[in-house]
Amino acid sequence: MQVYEGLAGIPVVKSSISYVDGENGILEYRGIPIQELVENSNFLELSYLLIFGKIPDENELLKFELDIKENLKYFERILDIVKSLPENLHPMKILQSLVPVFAFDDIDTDIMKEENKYRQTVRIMALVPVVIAFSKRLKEGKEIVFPDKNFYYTENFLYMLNGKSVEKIYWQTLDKTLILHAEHTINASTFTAMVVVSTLADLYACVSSAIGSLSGRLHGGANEEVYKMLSSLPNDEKIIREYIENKLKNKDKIMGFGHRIYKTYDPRAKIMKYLLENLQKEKPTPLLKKAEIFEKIALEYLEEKKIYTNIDFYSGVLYSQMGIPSDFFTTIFAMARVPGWIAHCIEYVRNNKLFRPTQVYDGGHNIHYKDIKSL
Ligand SMILES: CC(=O)SCCNC(=O)CCNC(=O)[C@H](O)C(C)(C)COP(=O)(O)OP(=O)(O)OC[C@H]1O[C@@H](n2cnc3c(N)ncnc32)[C@H](O)[C@@H]1OP(=O)(O)O
Ligand SMILES: O=C([O-])CC(=O)C(=O)O
Repeated sequence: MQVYEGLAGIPVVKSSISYVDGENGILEYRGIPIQELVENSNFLELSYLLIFGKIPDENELLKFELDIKENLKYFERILDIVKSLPENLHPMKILQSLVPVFAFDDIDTDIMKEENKYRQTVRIMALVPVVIAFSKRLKEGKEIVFPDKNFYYTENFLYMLNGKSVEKIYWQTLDKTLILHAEHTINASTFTAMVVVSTLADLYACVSSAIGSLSGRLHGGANEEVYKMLSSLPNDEKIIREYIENKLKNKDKIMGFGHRIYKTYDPRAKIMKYLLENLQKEKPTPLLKKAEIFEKIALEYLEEKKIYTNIDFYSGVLYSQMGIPSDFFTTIFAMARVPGWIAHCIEYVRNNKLFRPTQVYDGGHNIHYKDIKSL
């Protein structure tokens, strides 16, 4: 019997949420090209589109935003729990631990009820940014800044994170990066969420599990690794080339390159770089120059194997430009992917079938038990 390693190329679901053409570098959410969405939409509208399958009208969008804001009232409970966690816990672990707690006094979390899906959705969307911001402020020993309902979603997040309101270009750029990260068909973390929902667990359990899956360095965790790698290297072409050659000689993966689906340049990496260059006009950083040198050399070796730059390569450089510490990069990816995870869970559970693949057993049989004392 054949084994499909990593389920590569195996369709497990029919979905109308997003479409990727990996040969031609095309990505669409609900049929709309990613470039158009980044240019014209915003993260909340986009989240609605992913989850409910249509662009909201003004009233629908307003209600969605207000329902999210309403859930900010739980911030004090979040703060107490974040404070009780070990100080040096990685921010992804804090986030993963906190999401199931968002259920608070939700007695009925039955995922088959429409009202529960909605309540869980708006609560998770409201509280994920709060956990990230509070964790960062506590880690830095800085005063906690409470959410302000007068701000738009991403603006409020950067306000809580930085302790002061930020210029429009920063929160708008962040908002666009959230759109870029929001959804990507059946990637590892989305599949994780779908496996969990297929047991009819609630969205808190699904999103928490997905965060664990995203944290790995082959997936969302790559953005932090890219930053560490670039920071550890000098701005010297010869040394960067040696580093890349050594990695390839040792059969190590170069972080921020390669993708299961894209066999061409990730269209999101192009937009991410464009956003970064745009931000550079305000505040230049030598890290971008180094990243460009690194990318050029890495592609000299990788391109012939159809391995290209992925979304995680430039995202960390951009987030560091916004003053976000590298151990928080993947939490921002998680915050962005929440609507994608939820959209897939809601879509899947509609025609639910428990995920339960099989295996090819290659162990022994009739091996008799030996008491430990007889060994
Ligand atoms: C949001 C995201 O999750 S995007 C991905 C983020 N992850 C990273 O950037 C980590 C680095 N990249 C990788 O590890 C891989 O490209 C993955 C895991 C993303 C996808 O990989 P897969 O589709 O499973 O391919 P696999 O790992 O089997 O690699 C196939 C071949 O390409 C090589 N390869 C793939 N990616 C890389 C890389 N980044 N650096 C060097 N070689 C690579 C492998 O060594 C392998 O070579 P071989 O056939 O000679 O043994
Ligand atoms: O699709 C994948 O395999 C990885 C992913 O989540 C992305 O690229 O956004």
